[in-house]
Amino acid sequence: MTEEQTKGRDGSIRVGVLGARGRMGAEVCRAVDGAGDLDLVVAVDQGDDLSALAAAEVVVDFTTPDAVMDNLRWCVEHGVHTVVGTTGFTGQRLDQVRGWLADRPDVGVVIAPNFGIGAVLMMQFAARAARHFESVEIIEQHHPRKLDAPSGTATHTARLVAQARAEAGLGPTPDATRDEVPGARGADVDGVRVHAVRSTGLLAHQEVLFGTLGETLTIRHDSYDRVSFMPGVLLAVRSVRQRPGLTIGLDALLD
Ligand SMILES: NC(=O)C1=CN([C@@H]2O[C@H](COP(=O)(O)OP(=O)(O)OC[C@H]3O[C@@H](n4cnc5c(N)ncnc54)[C@H](O)[C@@H]3O)[C@@H](O)[C@H]2O)C=CC1
Ligand SMILES: O=C(O)C1=N[C@H](C(=O)O)C[C@H](O)C1
Repeated sequence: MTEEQTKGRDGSIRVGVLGARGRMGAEVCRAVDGAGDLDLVVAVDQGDDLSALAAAEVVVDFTTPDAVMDNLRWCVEHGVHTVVGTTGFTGQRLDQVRGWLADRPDVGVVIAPNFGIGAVLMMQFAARAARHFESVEIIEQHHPRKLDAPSGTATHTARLVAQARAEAGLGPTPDATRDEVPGARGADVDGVRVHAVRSTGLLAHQEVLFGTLGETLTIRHDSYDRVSFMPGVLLAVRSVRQRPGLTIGLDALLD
């Protein structure tokens, strides 16, 4: 494909959105529409034919953990760069994506559990703090229509914190409690307790609570509106064509 063919009619990047009728997908459609250098050429939701996505150079997926793998596989196999915000990416799923990309080394995929710039920094700060505290717990809070728990952000944070603790030689967090009711101590993600709160009035919030002798440190991030994710999504859309292979998280794009 020539440079001219990879651009939209007015020289902009041709963008497709998967999950376009959803809360995030609709917000992404508005953001792409409002960006002078991007051209929204196709909007697809459940039941629509994926082949329409061939019109796009970059597809953005905000669907569901059940749907995302089939969508992503289609995009990679058809040479479409993809930006994924949908959650549910286990290590096994990421390995599958790497396998598809091995057959299409020209394609870029960015998968980020959270596109909020503040949330990315919150995760970085948590990873940095982790080695200094013997205790750590994560409390994520979301709107009640969220399908998955714990959130992708909380799971990713727990993995980063667990990795930093392991590198620092820290053992398990101290905890003598016996669960009187199953689940009372939250979920265990790589040895880090994660608590998921769902309530009307919330959107997307997370606290990482660290503790050591005589002090605690709380790192908190709040998304009050889905527009908070849009600068990160647009950054990924503009960057993904120059990043063949798999990029996890926004960190590398912000550096
Ligand atoms: N990475 C990030 O910064 C963020 C990630 N998310 C994640 O994005 C995902 C979507 O969240 P919401 O927009 O709140 O959900 P939603 O339920 O409002 O939207 C999902 C949309 O996907 C559609 N869909 C389902 N299966 C499909 C398929 N096979 N093909 C095409 N479309 C399909 C649904 O009909 C719906 O319109 C969730 O996994 C959520 O956790 C949400 C906010 C920010
Ligand atoms: O479903 C949501 O709303 C969100 N999902 C992502 C997650 O699971 O971490 C990102 C953000 O928390 C909003």
